[in-house]
Amino acid sequence: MANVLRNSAKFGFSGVLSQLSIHSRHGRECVSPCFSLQQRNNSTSPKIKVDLDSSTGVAVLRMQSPPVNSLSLDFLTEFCINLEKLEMDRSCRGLIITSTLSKVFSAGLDIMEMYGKSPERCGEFWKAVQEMWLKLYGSNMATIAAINGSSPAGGCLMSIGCDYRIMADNPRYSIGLNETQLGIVAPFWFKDTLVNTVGNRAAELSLELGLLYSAPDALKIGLVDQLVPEDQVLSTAQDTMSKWLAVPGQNTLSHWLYRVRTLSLSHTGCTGSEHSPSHWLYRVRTLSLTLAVPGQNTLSHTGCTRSEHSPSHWLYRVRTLSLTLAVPGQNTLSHTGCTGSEYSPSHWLYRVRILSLTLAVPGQNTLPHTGCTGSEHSLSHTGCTGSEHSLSHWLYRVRILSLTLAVPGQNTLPHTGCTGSEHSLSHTGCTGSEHTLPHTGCTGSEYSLSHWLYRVRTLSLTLAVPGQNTLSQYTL
Ligand SMILES: CC/C=C\C/C=C\C/C=C\CC/C=C/CC(=O)SCCNC(=O)CCNC(=O)[C@H](O)C(C)(C)COP(=O)(O)OP(=O)(O)OC[C@H]1O[C@@H](n2cnc3c(N)ncnc32)[C@H](O)[C@@H]1OP(=O)(O)O
Repeated sequence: MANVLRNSAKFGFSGVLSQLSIHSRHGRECVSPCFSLQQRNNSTSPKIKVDLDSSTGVAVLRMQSPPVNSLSLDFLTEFCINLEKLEMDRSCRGLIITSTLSKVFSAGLDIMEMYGKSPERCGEFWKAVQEMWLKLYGSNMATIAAINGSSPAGGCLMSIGCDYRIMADNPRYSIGLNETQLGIVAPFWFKDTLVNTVGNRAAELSLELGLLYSAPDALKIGLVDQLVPEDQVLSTAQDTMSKWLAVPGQNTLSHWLYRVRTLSLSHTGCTGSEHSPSHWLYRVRTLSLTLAVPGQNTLSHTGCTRSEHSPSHWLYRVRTLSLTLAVPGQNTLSHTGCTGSEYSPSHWLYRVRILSLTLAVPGQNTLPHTGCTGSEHSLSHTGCTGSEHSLSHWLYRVRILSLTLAVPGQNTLPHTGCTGSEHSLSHTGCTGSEHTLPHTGCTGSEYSLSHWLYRVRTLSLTLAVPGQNTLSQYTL
């Protein structure tokens, strides 16, 4: 198995998968190594242990699945069940996640879950991975990762899903989203979470190169928040947690308003197990727009049922406000916190969005294009053809175009509003008939995953196609 992991870098992950699915490393039918691993995964001993201190309201969740706390379906299921229980328990306000194993926090996704499995099983597994992230990143509890060992890939995701990270100051331990080094892809929500943690540039470098950081380097880029001697990781986490819980209104304002940006989009409206990524992420986008309608932000819109979820209510309205403020000459508060019936939500909402895009064109932000008031301003004008729409026209169309292109199997020119020969490279990177998915500018062998996936932001939208986002579709 160790060889398998090492070889994955050499052959690329898919190569490894196909090798594994048929043969062992010696070229024979894969029987014993798989079997032994299977046995390990099927172990009935609990993979998670939770201790809730009712006097402090802090739970410590210990991962105890040897040899490396890999995130198998069983592990993830148990993890999620425990998380859900704690979430429902109002006496629990803080959660610390740590490992009972020496040297390893979590090795990330269980690689053996990702080959030779039925599509149904893959779907189930992948859904569990997402659930873990959604539940953790969207938790109402303050969360701290007490990282007392290496934490690559999915282990890193779990860590950055928490509000705060304390890592053992041990030079042998590393952390990072190293998927690229394995020839696989860190999904865009891994990326988003990383970006939200370390910022754009560090995330780009990190993902493109598949970097694993030593503890001091992780601290330097902000991937972890604090290094402490190994034997103090848990106690420091407990001390730190008490500070988090001392913040007035914790689990409401500061936790929600200042942290969960990406997730807040994705979480609204979720009610259950149907959390398929595309479905939710896509709907969330739409939903969050809807939520931004002034005067209509009621809790029930967000899918939140707890009364403390008022911050999200404000969050959305604030977002609207900032969009609206981007309209030159029209920035009056009355536009945004508006209550009058003349403010029909869709009218403002859509115009504002479009407007803010248009405004992104240097030197061409004139009101006629943007703050236009005529009835012609319906959504359909985004494919506008008038010659006055020069640069802004293109920029805008390009954005639409790139969105459209992100729809697998649906990337035809008519969708983009383009009419023909003007499809030059400058628009999208596409040059013509190669308008297929790998085509968001790619023409061939340079289509290396990390290069495209992590730099071409638009491309990540590909995954947001409703009903079409199964990882297996792309990667298996
Ligand atoms: C199915 C879903 C549908 C589609 C998905 C398809 C494709 C996927 C597409 C996208 C997914 C992208 C997301 C990926 C996120 C991930 O998390 S991928 C996992 C990446 N993980 C790693 O790279 C970690 C690799 N492991 C290590 O670096 C080291 O093991 C570690 C530093 C954690 C510990 O080192 P050490 O203490 O020296 O232990 P060993 O290396 O000797 O390992 C001990 C045994 O554990 C086995 N093992 C290690 N990692 C994993 C793992 N992730 N899954 C399963 N098993 C693992 C290792 O092989 C050893 O076993 P052995 O004793 O040889 O039997």
